Amino acid sequence: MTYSVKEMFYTLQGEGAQAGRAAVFCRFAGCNLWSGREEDRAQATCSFCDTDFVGTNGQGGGKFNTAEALADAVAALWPGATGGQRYVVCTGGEPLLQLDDAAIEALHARGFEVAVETNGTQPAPPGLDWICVSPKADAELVLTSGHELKLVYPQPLAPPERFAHLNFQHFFLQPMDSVLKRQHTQDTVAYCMAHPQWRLGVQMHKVVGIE
Ligand SMILES: C[S@@+](CC[C@H](N)C(=O)[O-])C[C@H]1O[C@@H](n2cnc3c(N)ncnc32)[C@H](O)[C@@H]1O
Ligand SMILES: Nc1nc2[nH]cc(C(=O)O)c2c(=O)[nH]1
Ligand code: SF4
Ligand SMILES: [Mg+2]
Repeated sequence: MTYSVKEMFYTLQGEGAQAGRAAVFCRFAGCNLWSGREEDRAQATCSFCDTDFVGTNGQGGGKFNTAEALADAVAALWPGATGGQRYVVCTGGEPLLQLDDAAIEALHARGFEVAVETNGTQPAPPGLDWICVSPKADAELVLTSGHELKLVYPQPLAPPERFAHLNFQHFFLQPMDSVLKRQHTQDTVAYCMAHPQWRLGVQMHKVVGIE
């Protein structure tokens, strides 16, 4: 299996229940809900994406012909002799279009806990250590359990009530980043105060200015 990766970098997880934790990010190229081209955005199933996931030309990106080569590239980004649990966040694009048993096994063999950020339209392979599902209004949700559900808010056709009963340990609402971010943030705060099952999730990396 050849893995297509847009970029790979070492940073802090900026979102959700693991926010603040050191992590290698592995951003797989491609998504099933948007081509990634601006001219297709308005017609896309997911139209608010804040990420460039097209191609393999980002820092640390490329085509990796084996799971071992992919995992070696991830491991090379972890700092040496530091203590702490190695952690890799597989994102994209949609990582579950590519992340398979062999890649998870190779990452585990190098001492990594393996997390995924997914839109929930694909089943998850077994063995993942952390599953974050972020449902999209116009896409069928097939992954209905995991560690955290992180809903971008507001999506008028995907109100939080649609997901509140699902089998997750954490429920986050993440304000939609757009020209209306300030309003979306205020609305998210109000929703969380009225519905304490949900927590506000601020995209910390954008606040502190890291990748
Ligand atoms: C770029 S996506 C990649 C992973 C996967 N395709 C997904 O949608 O979960 C990573 C995270 O960013 C969130 N996200 C994307 N665009 C956003 C935006 N404009 N504002 C806030 N969060 C956004 C997604 O919902 C997801 O939780
Ligand atoms: N620091 C940082 N944290 C993140 N959490 C989820 C991200 C993503 O794009 O999937 C992301 C990202 O791009 N950067
Ligand atoms: S599903 Fe994820 S990667 Fe795909 S367009 Fe939406 S936010 Fe971006
Ligand atoms: Mg991001």
